[in-house]
Parts: sequence; C-alpha cells; structure tokens
Amino acid sequence: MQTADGAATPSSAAIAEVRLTPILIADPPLLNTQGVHQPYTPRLIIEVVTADGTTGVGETYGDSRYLDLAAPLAKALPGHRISDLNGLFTLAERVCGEPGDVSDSVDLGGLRGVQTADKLRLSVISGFEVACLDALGKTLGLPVHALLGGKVRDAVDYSAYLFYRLAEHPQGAGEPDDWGAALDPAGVVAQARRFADIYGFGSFKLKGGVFPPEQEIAAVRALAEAFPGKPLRLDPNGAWSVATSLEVARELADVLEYLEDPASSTDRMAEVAAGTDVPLATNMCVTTVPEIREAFTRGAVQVVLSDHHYWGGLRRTQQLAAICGAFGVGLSMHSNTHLGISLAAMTHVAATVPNLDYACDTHYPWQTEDVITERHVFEDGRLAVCDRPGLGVTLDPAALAALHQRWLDDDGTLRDRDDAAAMRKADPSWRTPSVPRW
Ligand SMILES: O=C([O-])C(=O)C[C@H](O)[C@@H](O)C(=O)[O-]
Ligand SMILES: [Mg+2]
Repeated sequence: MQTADGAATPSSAAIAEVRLTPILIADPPLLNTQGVHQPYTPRLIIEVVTADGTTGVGETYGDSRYLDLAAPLAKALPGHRISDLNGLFTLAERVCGEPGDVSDSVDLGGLRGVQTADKLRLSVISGFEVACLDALGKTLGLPVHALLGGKVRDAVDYSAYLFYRLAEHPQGAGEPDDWGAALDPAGVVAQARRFADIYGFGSFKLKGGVFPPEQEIAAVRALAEAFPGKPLRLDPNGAWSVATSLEVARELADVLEYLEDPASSTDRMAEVAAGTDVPLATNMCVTTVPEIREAFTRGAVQVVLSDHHYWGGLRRTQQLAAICGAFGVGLSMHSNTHLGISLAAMTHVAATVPNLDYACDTHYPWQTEDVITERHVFEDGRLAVCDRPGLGVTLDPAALAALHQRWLDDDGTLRDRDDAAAMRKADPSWRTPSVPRW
C-alpha cells in the first residue's frame, strides 16, 4: 500500500474507505436571540475505515455547506495514514475548495460569530481528525487522551445549559418532551432544579438575548437565590449594546462567574471589558487564530470558550489552550447541538488541558437521540474520562440508519439549520433581529 505521495505505509494504518452520513436529530424548541431551534437539526457522522477494518468515528456540523466541503475530503482520503493528522489540513486545503455561500455575517442559527471559509473548513476537518484519532487509538490500544499526551484529570466538569424554551415546537412538529415551557424566572429555576437533580450539575449557564435584559437579570437573580454560591453565566450571543452590557454587568456583578458575549465584535467587547470587572467570555469574537491577537492584547475577553469543531480538532484545541495560558486568558468549552461522539471527543481533550478553568458547556442533555450504543452518563455534573481504546464509544448502525433516513425523507427544509425560519412557523412576521437588539 502507498500513500497519495508515494511513500510506503503499513497497510493497517492506511485509510481504505470513508463513509459520510448526514443525519437529522431531534432538538427541543430552545430559544435564542435569533429564533427557536428547529424540530430536527443536521449533523454529519464520519466513519474512517482502515485497510485492516478498524473504524474510527467523528461528528461535526451537518448543514449543506459543511457537507459540500466534507465530500471532496472523504474522496481524497483513501491511502492517507490515520496517524498523519497534520497532512489532513494540507489535504483539506488542496481539495476542499471554497464554500459557495460564505458571507461576512453572523452565522445563521449557529451563533458562532463571523463566518469565514477557513472556519467552515476547520469545522469539517475536526470531524475527520477525531475519526482518525479514534481509529488510531483502537489500532494502538490507547485512549484518545493518551494520543494527546495523557490526561491530567480523571473526570471533566460540565455545566447545566439552561434555555428559555417553548413547551412544544410550533405547529406541534418534532418529538414531544415533558420539560414544559420556561419563559420566566420561575420556569428557568424549575429547569435548573431538574438539571441539578438528574445530572448533578453545580454550575448554570442561561442562554439569553431572548427577552429584554431586565427579565433576564431577574432570571439570573432567581437562580442565584435558588442556588446560592453556585457559578452562574449569562450568554445573550452579542444581542446587547455596550451600554446595556455594562448595565447588566453592574446588576449581576455579585453573582456572575462570567458574562458571555454580551456585545458582538471585539471592539464592543473591549469597551464593555474596560467598564466592568465581571470577566467576559466568548465563543463569538475569538473563534479563529487571526482573531486572537487583537482580542487578547486589547483585553476584550478574559475567557475563551474553546470548541474543537471551530478550531479544527483536538490538537488545535490544545494549542488554543496554550495560547490562552500564555496571555493569562481563562479557558472554558463551548457546545452546540451535538451527540455522544462529539461529547466523547470534548471530554478526551478537556482531560488533557491543564488550564481548563471552568466547567464545560454541553447541549447533550437536550439531545434525546444518539448514534452510539450507550449514552454518556453525568455523575455529580461530571463525565468520567474513558480509558478504553479510541474515543471509547460504539457506533449504533441501526440508530445511524434511522436518523439518516429522516435526513433523506426531509424535503430540504431542515437540512440547513435556520432558527429564524423555525420561529416564523410560530410568528410569520419574525425576522432575525439586528444587533444590538437591546
Ligand atoms: O454558547 C453559545 O453561544 C452557543 O451555544 C451557541 C448555540 O448555537 C446556542 O445558542 C443555541 O444552540 O441556541
Ligand atoms: Mg456563547
């Protein structure tokens, strides 16, 4: 067996086949500043199969612009060694091309800051990198955290991710659940209690930017009263002006662990940071390497929420952690709607990062469906770091096929996440609010 560049390679370490499976997974009617989550949201499952039949799995965003980049990379991969992780980036740059519809705007639904072609490509590569690491770990009999240099902790803390939400999707679409609506402080506290009771989470993040700031301040105050001394976070995804951000920071200074993306853009975040001692966190204005220097040197953010999907995988997440360490910037971890493969990957990398200062975000409790045979179980708000080879998860082919069938059956409406379009099902006049909203 030879690689594409002609070098000899052990046949067992060479990729023989790559399978891409787009799926639609159930998602509850969670509210954010752009609208409401769709009843089903796209993800992409990546399987990398080596010549000796070892399969590694990865997961990333599944919207069509990601699929468009993943397809040529999958096609070019056979013959590539699973251990050649740096080569993945070179290959992707060569074969992926430019995504067609990249605009310099806030990403629809993903709320992940300004889009760039590079960022989309890195998100795609992240799924392939994780799949290669899973296959490599299985081949060598080592857990992924060992391939990343070894774990520095045996369990990773996660935070409850609270959302304002509707009781059900507009027009009764999607999968029903029994969480009920959470549209006021009492609803948010009830949701937090349930999260604490089931999962043992000891810190709480509220997704804000949904209601006028005074209502969200009241909700955080209610959380502080219900859970005295517990770390609290509020994240309106850049929906506020500088003045509003400073007002909220003043009102909640005594209870917030950090305020996440109160205002959009590094400029506005720097202005807010100059006027408050509340640490500002971001997963919107520092999401790629070129954004780091300005944000850090201007003191615009005190905490970065890393996300291996954004940054191009687990090893680049470690590099980000080192840069944050060098600048004295704290590190937390972001999450978007994701399944158990990505949660396993997050946990492995989180286990290796000494300066992970905060409990990580995760949407996982909101996801009732999965493509792995055994769901992850939080105990006391933590996930034990798995020492089995690879990621330590097993793909469930029947579950994968069923969720893929849902994707096939969709007429295209749900294949690209669009929270504003989902909101229009309830309110036909709804438009993505312009920023700052308040
Ligand atoms: O921390 C964040 O900004 C997010 O998790 C962004 C997500 O897209 C979240 O707001 C959501 O899914 O509504
Ligand atoms: Mg955020």
